[in-house]
Amino acid sequence: MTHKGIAIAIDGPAAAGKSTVARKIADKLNYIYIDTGAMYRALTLKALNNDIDPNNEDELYQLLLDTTIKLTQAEQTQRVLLDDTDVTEAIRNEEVTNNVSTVAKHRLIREEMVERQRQFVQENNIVMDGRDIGTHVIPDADVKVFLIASVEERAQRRYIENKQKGFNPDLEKLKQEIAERDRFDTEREVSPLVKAEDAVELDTTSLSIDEVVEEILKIVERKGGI
Ligand SMILES: Nc1ncnc2c1ncn2[C@@H]1O[C@H](COP(=O)(O)OP(=O)(O)OP(=O)(O)O)[C@@H](O)[C@H]1O
Ligand SMILES: Nc1ccn([C@@H]2O[C@H](COP(=O)(O)O)[C@@H](O)[C@H]2O)c(=O)n1
Repeated sequence: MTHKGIAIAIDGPAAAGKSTVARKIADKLNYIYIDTGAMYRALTLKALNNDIDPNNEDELYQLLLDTTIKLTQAEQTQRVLLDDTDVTEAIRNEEVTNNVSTVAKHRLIREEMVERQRQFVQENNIVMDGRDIGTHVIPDADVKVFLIASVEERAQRRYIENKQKGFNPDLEKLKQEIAERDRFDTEREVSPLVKAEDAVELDTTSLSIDEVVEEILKIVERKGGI
């Protein structure tokens, strides 16, 4: 048993809405929310800042052993602290996004990250999102959801988000980047992105955020009204 409390695992491809809905569900149920992608992103940022090649597994592993990554909850947001420096915004930059899947492909990195993620699970009622939560991190999660949406819809959502942040996004480029990251995450050898056999797949292409949250809460209720 990986957990004592209640665990909800949300997996799926890039920009499917995992973190948005996971955070809302955690708020509604008063659970802890953990964004595991932020942990891989934080390590990637540190590696890039230290000129470590994202393909160099041994150097990355040594770096990770010497790194603390904390996820703190503030109202409606999660702050990411890398060695006690707030990197919440920095880990979303393009360079990190384009290198994170390379960092995340290494076995040693994944084993250490999964161990850290399971410590959160041990101690709390939790909603955790990522790529391998239902398959590897919490294989005995109480509820498993696999969120999908068409690549066009996901690119469009990121486009709107980036516009709102004041950037000048290129829709076609976003679409290519999302598709490329999915391909990389799906084809890697170690715990690839795949739906857990016992996960409920939810296509969100034509659903609003609130509709997705509602659907997941219904799944939670069906599993025993947690
Ligand atoms: N059902 C929805 N309808 C419309 N927009 C949505 C929906 N779900 C999420 N979004 C928006 O899509 C964008 C991507 O969502 P989010 O960051 O939660 O995805 P993610 O799956 O966590 O992505 P990543 O894996 O890249 O971290 C956000 O701007 C979010 O507000
Ligand atoms: N459990 C996870 C979570 C993330 N990854 C890798 O990190 C990348 C960034 O994740 P986001 O959710 O922040 O977009 C993702 O593309 C994966 O390469 C992972 O491997 N396992």
